Amino acid sequence: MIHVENLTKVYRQKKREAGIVGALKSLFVNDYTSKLAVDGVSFEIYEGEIVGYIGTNGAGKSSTIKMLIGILLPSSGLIDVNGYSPFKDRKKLAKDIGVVFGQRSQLWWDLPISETFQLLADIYGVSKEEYIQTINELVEVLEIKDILHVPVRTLSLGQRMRAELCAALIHKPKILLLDEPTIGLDVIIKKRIEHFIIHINKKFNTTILITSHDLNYLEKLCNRVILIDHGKVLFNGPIGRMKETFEIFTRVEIVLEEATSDPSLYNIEGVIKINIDKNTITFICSKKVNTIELIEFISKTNKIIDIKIIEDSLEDIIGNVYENKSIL
Ligand SMILES: Nc1ncnc2c1ncn2[C@@H]1O[C@H](COP(=O)(O)OP(=O)(O)OP(=O)(O)O)[C@@H](O)[C@H]1O
Repeated sequence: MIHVENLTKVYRQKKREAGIVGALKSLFVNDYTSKLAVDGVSFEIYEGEIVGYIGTNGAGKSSTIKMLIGILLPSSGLIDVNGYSPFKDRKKLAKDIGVVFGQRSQLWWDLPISETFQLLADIYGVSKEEYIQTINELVEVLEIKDILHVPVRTLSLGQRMRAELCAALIHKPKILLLDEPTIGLDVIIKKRIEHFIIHINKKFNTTILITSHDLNYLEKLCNRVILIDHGKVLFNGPIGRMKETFEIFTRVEIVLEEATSDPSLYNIEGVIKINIDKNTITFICSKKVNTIELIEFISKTNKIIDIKIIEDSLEDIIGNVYENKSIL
């Protein structure tokens, strides 16, 4: 459904010195800087898959999405989206693709969302019967009935994001591209959006590519993740395998009723680092450590009053990759 081969994007920007003199100078001097944002990326996405495109800030996710929908011209490489070359066939491809950018809106700010939906249906040439059927279902699953007649500018972020999803799906696209769709949303709305994405995928077999740096969120949603950093693919496969492949550490923070200086705490296999600060012990554990057994071991000789278990974030994982130089 989506085939990407050796895709690169180099941004060129005119060098500009600070101040008005700098701005004037730049009008006459053709001096450019180049930024390699996407660096030889190749991947395949099959029909009906939900794939996570993950990476930290500036990794090259949005640049890839923009090239997939044809609003950004690749510097080199090949893209095929449902048989189309996105930049060349942008208008034809628009019928097959729905897009949501978490940071940008495609809704008309001063119009009630129902009017935006109607306008989009007209643009895409959706028949009246089809529109009524699709909108009724989307409105119900997204729970946006109460806000249909409210202008977009008065909606909360969670309400707006659900409206954005509805707008992206009015023409029943085969492919849905979601660029950071849950940024800034609370846990409840994120959960609702998660259920919605799964529902759409199951019911219509929609192929979904979702960019994010929230690994935990994608874990339940995606069959597969593609991890990019500095524009290059570091991993392509199931999240479970990614966690086995990369060094992922867990931080276990245990608060005891009383301070301890028990020497046996320093000899637990798989504990990479330990820090004891009065009655708080922090363990940095490798995959070898069973955290339940670790907690049981501590509780044999101490009274535990609080426990926190935190797994490495995507930023930490990528940091570990570079530290261990185990780039695949
Ligand atoms: N129009 C542009 N001109 C010059 N550089 C750009 C432009 N757009 C993006 N970049 C640079 O290209 C790199 C990749 O940016 P991109 O937006 O694709 O990353 P991202 O993974 O989507 O990041 P984020 O999660 O922060 O949105 C970054 O270093 C960014 O500064």
